[in-house]
Amino acid sequence: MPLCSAKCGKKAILKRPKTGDAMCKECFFEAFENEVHFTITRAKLFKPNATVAIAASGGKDSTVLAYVMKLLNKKYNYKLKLLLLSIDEGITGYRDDSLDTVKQNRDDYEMPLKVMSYKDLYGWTMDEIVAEIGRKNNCTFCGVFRRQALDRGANLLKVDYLATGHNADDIAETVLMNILRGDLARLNRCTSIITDSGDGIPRVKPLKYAYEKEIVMYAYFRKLVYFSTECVFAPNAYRGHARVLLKDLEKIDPSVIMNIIQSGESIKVNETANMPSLTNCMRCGYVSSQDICKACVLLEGLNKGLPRLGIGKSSKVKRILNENKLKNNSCNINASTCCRTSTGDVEDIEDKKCLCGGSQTIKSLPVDKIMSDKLTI
Ligand SMILES: Nc1ncnc2c1ncn2[C@@H]1O[C@H](COP(=O)(O)OP(=O)(O)OP(=O)(O)O)[C@@H](O)[C@H]1O
Repeated sequence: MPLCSAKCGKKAILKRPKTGDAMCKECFFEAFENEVHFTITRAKLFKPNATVAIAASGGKDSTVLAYVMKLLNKKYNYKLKLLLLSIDEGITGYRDDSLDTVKQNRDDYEMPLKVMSYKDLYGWTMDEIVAEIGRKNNCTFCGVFRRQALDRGANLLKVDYLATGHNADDIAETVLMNILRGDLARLNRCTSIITDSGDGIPRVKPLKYAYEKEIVMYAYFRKLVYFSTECVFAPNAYRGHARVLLKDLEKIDPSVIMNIIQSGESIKVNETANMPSLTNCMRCGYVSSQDICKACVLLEGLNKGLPRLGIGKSSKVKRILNENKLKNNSCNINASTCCRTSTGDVEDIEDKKCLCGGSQTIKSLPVDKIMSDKLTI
């Protein structure tokens, strides 16, 4: 190995995947951390004294995010209060094990941890959902519920920001996917480093420009404890294609990842394109591009034995809901179970109309129920 390209005089022990530079371990750490710091300061990601929930899955990205955020917060005196927020999707042999890793992170990094589960929020674990719907489309349920569960957690914790471990590869893959699908609305916002979740708590991505290979390398050389097993259920097939394509292109030239992100950032979507406007779901109050958000529609389908409701086009959903409304003008599921946990967790029990259009009312999960699972440190 040659000498470290940072000219520290030490021998290089690695080649940076992003730049190809030969480096020693310490100079690599410094370069990686400085780049994340630069990303944070250039985008003015956080206001001083803010509280930040780090969405922690126990995987490499969120583990590195928690570690680096703690380090930079101290080094540059960001004055942030950092805590961890984990969603337990209820996947045996996967999330239960990765949550043990998050608990280890909680102890190692001395950050409070809040865990919220699909079972408490929606009445279903992913194991139960897969038993109901099979392995096809289960990622749709998981992704939609997780996005909302993180928003609910951030609200509950009254944080100022929610930081996720999305890295440069994730963002480049998403750009590719949105181009391949012709999804202009998503293409327009998928490269944003700050996104508005509609509830006033911005979602931020401090690792937006960090390459996945560098994150793995950083975790390895820093000896960070993280969980590396793939989800036991079927992977998201479409994203898988984009991922394979990106990895192949990266082998030819690593700069393609940054190039794709920069292209995504520069694309200006034609104003005449059909862009959905964001509103609040009539049912749960969370942000949605439809009157009823995807999480509520999917949950309705599960609770009413129509698990394919919400998979596919929204016009199809409307048609099925209308047919269902005509067939039974009242909901055939009893009030305590019908749509039982799909409403906001910030309100106490409140009567709302069921999506079936019938006279049945639904009850939201009392905030005390969720709050009873206190922050642990
Ligand atoms: N169960 C969860 N609880 C909390 N946050 C999560 C959870 N799953 C995903 N996230 C957040 O969303 C980000 C992107 O999730 P994704 O499923 O793409 O995982 P990933 O790329 O494998 O990341 P990681 O290595 O952190 O698991 C994660 O880095 C994390 O911040």
